[in-house]
Amino acid sequence: MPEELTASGAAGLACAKINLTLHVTGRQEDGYHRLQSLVVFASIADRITAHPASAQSLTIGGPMAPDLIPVRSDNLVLRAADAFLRAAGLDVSYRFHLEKTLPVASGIGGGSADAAAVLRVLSQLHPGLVSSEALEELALGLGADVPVCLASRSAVMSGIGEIVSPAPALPPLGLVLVNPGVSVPTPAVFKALTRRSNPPMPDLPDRIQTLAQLAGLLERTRNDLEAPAVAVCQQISEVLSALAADRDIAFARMSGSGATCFGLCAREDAADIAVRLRAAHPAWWVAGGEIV
Ligand SMILES: C[C@](O)(CO)[C@H](O)COP(=O)(O)OP(=O)(O)OC[C@H]1O[C@@H](n2ccc(N)nc2=O)[C@H](O)[C@@H]1O
Ligand SMILES: Nc1ncnc2c1ncn2[C@@H]1O[C@H](COP(=O)(O)OP(=O)(O)OP(=O)(O)O)[C@@H](O)[C@H]1O
Repeated sequence: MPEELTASGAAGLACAKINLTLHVTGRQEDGYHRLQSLVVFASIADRITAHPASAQSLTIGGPMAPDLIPVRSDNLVLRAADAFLRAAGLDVSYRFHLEKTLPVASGIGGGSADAAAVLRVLSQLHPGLVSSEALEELALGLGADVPVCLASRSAVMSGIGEIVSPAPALPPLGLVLVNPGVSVPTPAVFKALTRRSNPPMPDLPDRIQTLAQLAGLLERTRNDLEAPAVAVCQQISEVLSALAADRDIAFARMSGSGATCFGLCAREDAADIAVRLRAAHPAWWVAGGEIV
């Protein structure tokens, strides 16, 4: 578990969510889209701590903190905490601190992962008060990506995000994440989607043995939000070209609604690839890590 109880509170990791595939197969009457997505989580993460306090509060530090300061009451950390404490019937407060590493509005679900981490941390501090079914419902109420982030393990996501099923067993994988430094709001990308009903994701095997096998399989899948995201943010094409040109990257694609793109590689190559990309593109956010 990524959570740990400390002497006076608890801490948890909020790992980046990567959509290895993202098929948009239809649109519901409420405007939300039906999706099929193979989702994995990266070692690249935000970190949240919670300590009992006389009033609820949130402080934010870390490299991406300026994008979320001044802290607003609708920050997903506070919304998730309020939702959990209300469902648990608890009249207690916490002082939260968020160490923000993941770029905001960037397709790797940073806010969703933060919300899910708060739900996990509070569940661990107050076990048995909110059932796992109720927790999943709270998660969906906070955002379509929050249910998959609650498990924070490789999964196949479907419905509008509420159906989380087991993923194929995957080999050890390294990855680099690259964002051109432009935030891309998810609603704008769905709005720019021209075809709302696209072919489904092919059936996946129970086990994928090697990086090469995974890359071959991903070639037969898509991220249907890539073209509309490029229409909103041209720099995504440059990021994808840079990733595709690296000799040690087996497969590159955009995650979620962008603009962050990922390159899959051997675990031992991720750090060197990140150094190369950072040197060539100093203005980009580049992170190397592995799939957890
Ligand atoms: C694109 C993905 O990142 C793929 O993992 C997610 O589906 C988006 O998840 P999210 O950011 O948690 O999404 P929400 O905060 O629930 O919704 C943001 C906006 O995205 C659009 N949206 C989101 C999810 C979905 N299945 N259909 C949609 O059309 C809606 O316009 C919505 O207003
Ligand atoms: N703790 C938080 N971290 C990041 N964004 C937050 C947070 N709380 C609220 N937000 C808001 O949520 C919105 C989406 O942020 P997030 O970083 O989760 O986007 P994303 O990476 O595109 O997510 P997804 O991949 O789920 O679409 C932003 O507009 C941001 O202002």
